[in-house]
Amino acid sequence: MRNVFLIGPMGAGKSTIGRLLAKELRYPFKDSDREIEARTGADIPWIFDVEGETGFREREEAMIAELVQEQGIVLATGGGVVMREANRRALADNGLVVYLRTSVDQQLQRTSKDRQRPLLQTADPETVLRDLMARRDPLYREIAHLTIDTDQRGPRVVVNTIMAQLDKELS
Ligand SMILES: Nc1ncnc2c1ncn2[C@@H]1O[C@H](COP(=O)(O)OP(=O)(O)O)[C@@H](O)[C@H]1O
Ligand SMILES: O=C(O)C1=C[C@@H](OP(=O)(O)O)[C@@H](O)[C@H](O)C1
Ligand SMILES: [Mg+2]
Repeated sequence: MRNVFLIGPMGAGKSTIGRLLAKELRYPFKDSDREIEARTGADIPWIFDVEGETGFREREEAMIAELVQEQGIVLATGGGVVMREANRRALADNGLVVYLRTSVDQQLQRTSKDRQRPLLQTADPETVLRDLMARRDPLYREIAHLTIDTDQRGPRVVVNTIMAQLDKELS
């Protein structure tokens, strides 16, 4: 069974849609951030605080290398997973990669109340998100097998759109 890997920026809905999609497909759902937290015994803000972003990226790369060995899972990745080439290769070679696209305006709305994203705990999250998008969007596109725009679609509709495309891809 083929894996389905969700990529895209913070607030694109990878974690939310991944859970719903997994139910629909009857695949186990994994969220790489939650797996990293379980393995570390600490949450993402703590890891950034104590080990820095580089420490987090090391843990993330090790976790992705492990998770792509699974068969038939839905995996929600973290928004920065594409920054490392090893991760891009691991995802592209071991499953169907779905890029959930969204605008910076939507990202801001969807992430504003959540304190769990260390990169956005700044006075000017909009500038951070625009800068990350400029650097990461080409990398998301590079490995995506499917791209779905999530700005005008609620989570349920995004799932249905992915399911319709998956039927084509997996048949
Ligand atoms: N398509 C969507 N439309 C509206 N809100 C959404 C959509 N997808 C996710 N959300 C909301 O945005 C927030 C961030 O979603 P999340 O799944 O954590 O994103 P990610 O894992 O990509 O960072 C959550 O509150 C979620 O309910
Ligand atoms: O974009 C990023 O670099 C990050 C995104 C987060 O995941 P979500 O995309 O699920 O918010 C999480 O991995 C960490 O805070 C770093
Ligand atoms: Mg997430």
